[in-house]
Amino acid sequence: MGKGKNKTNEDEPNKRSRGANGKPRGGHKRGFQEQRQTGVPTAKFPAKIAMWDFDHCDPKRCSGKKLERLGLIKNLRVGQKFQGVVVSPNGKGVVCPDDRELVETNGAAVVECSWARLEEIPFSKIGGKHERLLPYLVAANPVNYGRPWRLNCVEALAACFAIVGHVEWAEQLLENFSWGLTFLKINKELLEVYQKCTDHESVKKAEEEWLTQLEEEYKDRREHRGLEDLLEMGNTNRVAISDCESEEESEEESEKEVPGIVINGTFGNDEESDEYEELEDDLPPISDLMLK
Ligand SMILES: C[S@@+](CC[C@H](N)C(=O)[O-])C[C@H]1O[C@@H](n2cnc3c(N)ncnc32)[C@H](O)[C@@H]1O
Repeated sequence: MGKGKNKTNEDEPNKRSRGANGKPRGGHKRGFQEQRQTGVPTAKFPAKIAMWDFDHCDPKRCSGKKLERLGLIKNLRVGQKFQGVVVSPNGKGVVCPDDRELVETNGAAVVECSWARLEEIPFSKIGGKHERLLPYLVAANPVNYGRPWRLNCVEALAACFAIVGHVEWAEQLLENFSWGLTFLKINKELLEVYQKCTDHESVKKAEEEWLTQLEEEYKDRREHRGLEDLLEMGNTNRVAISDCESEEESEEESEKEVPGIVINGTFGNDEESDEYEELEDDLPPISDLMLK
C-alpha cells in the first residue's frame, strides 16, 4: 500500500480535498471554493452517508457534491470499503426493509460518477459486503426526470432510507434540492409497497408485479386510445378531409405520451447532460411521463 494512501483529508487539514481517484479536486473550470472543505461531514444527519466521488460531473450540477458542500456526506477513497449498504449499479440484491438495522448502524453510500462512464469505475476496489441495486423507482431530478432506475446520488440515498422505513431521513436530504421532494411524491405509492416487504426476494416480487401492472395499463391505454380515435373519426368523409392533419397529430401525440419511460430497461439512456439548472424551469408535468 502506498504511503498515506488511506489517510483521510481530516489527517491533512491544509491539503486540498481529493476525489475517490486520489486526484486533487478543483480542476474544474468553474471556481469552486467549497471544494476546499475536508470531505468529512459537519452537518448533523441521523445516519452515516458516504460516496466515492470520481469527479465526472460538473460540481454545480452534481447532487453528491452538493451534499458534500452541505457537510452531509463523507468522501471515500478507492481502496476504502464501506460497512453499511452500498447503493450501486454493481449491486446484486436490492435494498429491502431487512436492511434497516444495517443502515441505522453503518449508514449508506453511493458512487458519484457519470452514468455514461460506469465502465471506468474500479468496482472491485470500492463497495463493500452489502452492495445493493434499487428496485424500480422513477427519477425526479432534472437530468433524468421521469426515467426509471436512473436516480442521482441524493435520490438513491433517499430511496434507500425510505425503503428501510426512514422516510423522514429521505425528506431531510431531499429538501435541500428544489425538485427533491417531488421524488418522494411521484414514487409514494411504490415506496409504500416496498416498505411492506421484508427481504430482497419480496422486494423483487413486488417490483415485478408493479411492472406487470404497468405494462397492462399501458396496453389498455393504447387500445382504449385506438378505440377513441376510431370513434372520433365519425363518418368516412370527415376522415378523408382531415387525413393528413390527424396523422401528424397522432405521431406527435404518441411521442408525447410516455417520453423517457422504459418499462423493462435498466438504467435508462446512455447520454447524460447534467444540465440541472437549465432544465429545472422547463419540466413537463410528471403526469405526462408516468403511467401510474
Ligand atoms: C451514476 S451516479 C450519477 C450521479 C449524478 N451525477 C448526481 O448528480 O447525483 C448515481 C449513483 O446513485 C446510485 N444509484 C442510482 N440509481 C441506482 C439504482 N437504480 N441502483 C443502484 N444504484 C443506483 C449509484 O451509486 C449511482 O452510481
